[in-house]
Amino acid sequence: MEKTKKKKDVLSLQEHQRNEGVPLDMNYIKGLRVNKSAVERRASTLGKRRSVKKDWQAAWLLRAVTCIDLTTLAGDDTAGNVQRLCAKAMQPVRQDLLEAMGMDKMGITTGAVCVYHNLIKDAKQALKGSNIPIAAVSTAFPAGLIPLEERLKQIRLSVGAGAKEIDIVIHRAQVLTGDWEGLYREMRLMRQACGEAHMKAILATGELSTLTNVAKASHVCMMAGADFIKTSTGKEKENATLPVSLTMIRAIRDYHERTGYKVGFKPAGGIRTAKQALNWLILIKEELGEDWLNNTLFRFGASSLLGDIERQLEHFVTGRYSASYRHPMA
Ligand SMILES: O=C[C@H](O)COP(=O)(O)O
Repeated sequence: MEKTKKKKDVLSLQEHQRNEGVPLDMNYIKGLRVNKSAVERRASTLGKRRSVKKDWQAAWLLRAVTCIDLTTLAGDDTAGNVQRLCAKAMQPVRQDLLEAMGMDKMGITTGAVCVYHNLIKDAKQALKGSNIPIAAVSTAFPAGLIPLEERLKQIRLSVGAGAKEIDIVIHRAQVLTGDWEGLYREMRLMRQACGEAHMKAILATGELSTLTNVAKASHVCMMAGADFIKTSTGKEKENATLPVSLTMIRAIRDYHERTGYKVGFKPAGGIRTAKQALNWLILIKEELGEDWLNNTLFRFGASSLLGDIERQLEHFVTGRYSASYRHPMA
């Protein structure tokens, strides 16, 4: 590997101005349409037209590692499995593999850990001494069906407990009934409740019915000041897909052209293999460009992706694959 250049690529974080939001532009929202078959056609070319080979692949996979929100969102989460998850976030790739790639001094960690509110304190304890932010799912994740005041209170509690990023869920009904003013109003209040913490708006795209709805919801959330837009909770029947991601990425691009603000993107749910991760990185590079290829503007929400990436890196270094149980997450 050409060490110097690759090292810079993996860890170059871009500073950018936080999205402050803009007034809701209903004419713009009403005029949005997505051509489903064109989007599906474009998405289907990914992974076929272009592939990333050998040491470039290893560099891209290391970059993917730095963009993972290492997640555990299970009903049986305990302090113990969150502690193990945090240990993995701090040392996501085996030391001997990093040494073999000349990357052992780069301080590679995941982008964040993502947990339920109740486990923030355990994550905070376990991550002491690292700069890894804690992302908390607040607002009655995953359905969000509690009164607004309660959701705002949850956000404030999570921020107070030490979460630097808050993954909120939108009310799908507001999208399905075209209540864009209602969605905008709630999102602005949630953004205020986040304060300095970054807000990631989960659209739960598998429940939004059409790509046009996905585009409209993306724009409304960005107009209201979302720092990131995120595809899914991981609990819907349909999670992150490439057509949905392409729709959201193009919304991010259009919003940037209209306002100058760069909003981040987080595909989440069902992303389990290194090959899938590469497809998403290619999509980002081709549609948004290098500025988005770092963890200030791109994250994978994933519970088991890291295990497969580490396995592929082991293959890159040793020429052998090990069993997936040798790369546990937590
Ligand atoms: O936000 C993250 C998702 O809940 C993770 O989903 P996953 O378990 O399918 O990777």
